[in-house]
Amino acid sequence: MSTHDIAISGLRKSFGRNEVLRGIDLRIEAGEFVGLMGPNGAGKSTLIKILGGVYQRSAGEITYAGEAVRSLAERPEVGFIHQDLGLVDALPIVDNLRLGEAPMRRLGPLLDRGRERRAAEAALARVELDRPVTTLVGDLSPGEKTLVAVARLLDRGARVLFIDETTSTLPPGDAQRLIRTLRDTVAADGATVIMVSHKLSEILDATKRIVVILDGVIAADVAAAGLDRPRLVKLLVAHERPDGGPVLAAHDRGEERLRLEGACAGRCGPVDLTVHAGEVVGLTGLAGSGLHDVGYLAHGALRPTAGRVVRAPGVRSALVPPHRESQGGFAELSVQANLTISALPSWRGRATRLLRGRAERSDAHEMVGRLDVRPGDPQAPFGTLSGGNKQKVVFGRAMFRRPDVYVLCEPTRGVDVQTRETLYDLIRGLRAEGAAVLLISSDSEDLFAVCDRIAVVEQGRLRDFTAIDEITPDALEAFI
Ligand SMILES: Nc1ncnc2c1ncn2[C@@H]1O[C@H](COP(=O)(O)OP(=O)(O)OP(=O)(O)O)[C@@H](O)[C@H]1O
Repeated sequence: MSTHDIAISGLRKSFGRNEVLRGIDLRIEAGEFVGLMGPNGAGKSTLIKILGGVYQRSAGEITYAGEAVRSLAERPEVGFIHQDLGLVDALPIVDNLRLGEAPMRRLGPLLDRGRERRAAEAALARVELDRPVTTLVGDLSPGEKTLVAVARLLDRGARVLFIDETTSTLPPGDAQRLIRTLRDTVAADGATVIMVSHKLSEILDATKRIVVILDGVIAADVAAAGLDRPRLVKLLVAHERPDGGPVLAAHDRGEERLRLEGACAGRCGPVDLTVHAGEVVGLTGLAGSGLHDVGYLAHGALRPTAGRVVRAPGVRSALVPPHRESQGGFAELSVQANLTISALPSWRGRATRLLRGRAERSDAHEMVGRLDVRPGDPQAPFGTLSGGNKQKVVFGRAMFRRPDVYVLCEPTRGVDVQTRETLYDLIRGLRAEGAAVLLISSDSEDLFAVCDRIAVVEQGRLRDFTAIDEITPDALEAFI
């Protein structure tokens, strides 16, 4: 056994009566690049959190280099990158790289800032991040921040990196850059990388081996070379779609529901835009382009500082915000409360001001089933759901408002392949029912699945709209 091999056997984890990991056996050898995949709630993050010492296992064994360990976090050569990167925006890169470490000194109390800077420059060069080390982390793009987090781990001697769904929040260019860096680290330095992602092409391109977890057990462990997209989908999806593919039925759009006229706010504007009933309008762009500010403006969460946002009287809108962890829900409240909280008057009795609790419960139950939220218990605390399941609940809350206008920001972020199709079907259904949908996504797959027309946001402004059947994914990528 090599010095950095990991062996996991019979690993189990229960939360109360919910057994989430049901006997995981896995061996990872030094120098491997492994993709860890599986549906929302399958147990991927739980596995990584146990390895990282965040949760305690209920049973099983973990060995590192042949030695039994409680968790891998006790080993300095193992590093973890979670979605929260643990960086401080207000500090420069050089200080973030030293966070939690004793400062470098010359003599006695004399600090050696020069040596710290040189060490930081070398750390950034390893991940090919060409930025002065004095740059504030808050001024970096999301992808650059992730590279700083990787540089920090490598600089501290990490030889094994666990990356938990970090790419799901990155725009495609940043995600590709991160993966290139990880691949080089594996190839040139013999490091080991275990990466969780729902993005099929990313995993197929980057990794050598794909491990699929379904319902808390390893359902497949295969060489990436022998797989293509359809075969991988088959491994990930328990039930195939009966109809075999998206169809956006042609129909006439209805009357105008939302109009932005020279509207400005935050980093966007002036923006001119209309969305009609029965239409899905898509916007995409790079991080920092002001993309999501257009969504906040359209929904009314940002007030226009110039221009105007026009909705016909009585037209209501609902927002799916882009960051579900910080903006999405109330961790301590139940799934039911998170679903119904924005639409409580719909369950108020006619004659009384009391809530009709039974109706609220049964509607919440139905929505949980419709969106396949797991566990399917409306009383479970929202905070205990897996990332993708939180996303489904946030989507369900918007649907309960029965709005005329939906503003959906990154609606498929972190959801598995099957849920992605469920959400696409729901959006197509909303369009067919006459809702006006503004879909804002850095994932071009969303745009091609459900949009009638799309535009690219660049430096806060929209480039011209294009009908979706007049553009190819490659042409769109070239635009962005
Ligand atoms: N702290 C907790 N308390 C109770 N249940 C939990 C807790 N953490 C996770 N779970 C449950 O464990 C199951 C697996 O969650 P986990 O986050 O590991 O899934 P995942 O495979 O990473 O999913 P996703 O792709 O959606 O992120 C889920 O049913 C979740 O509700």
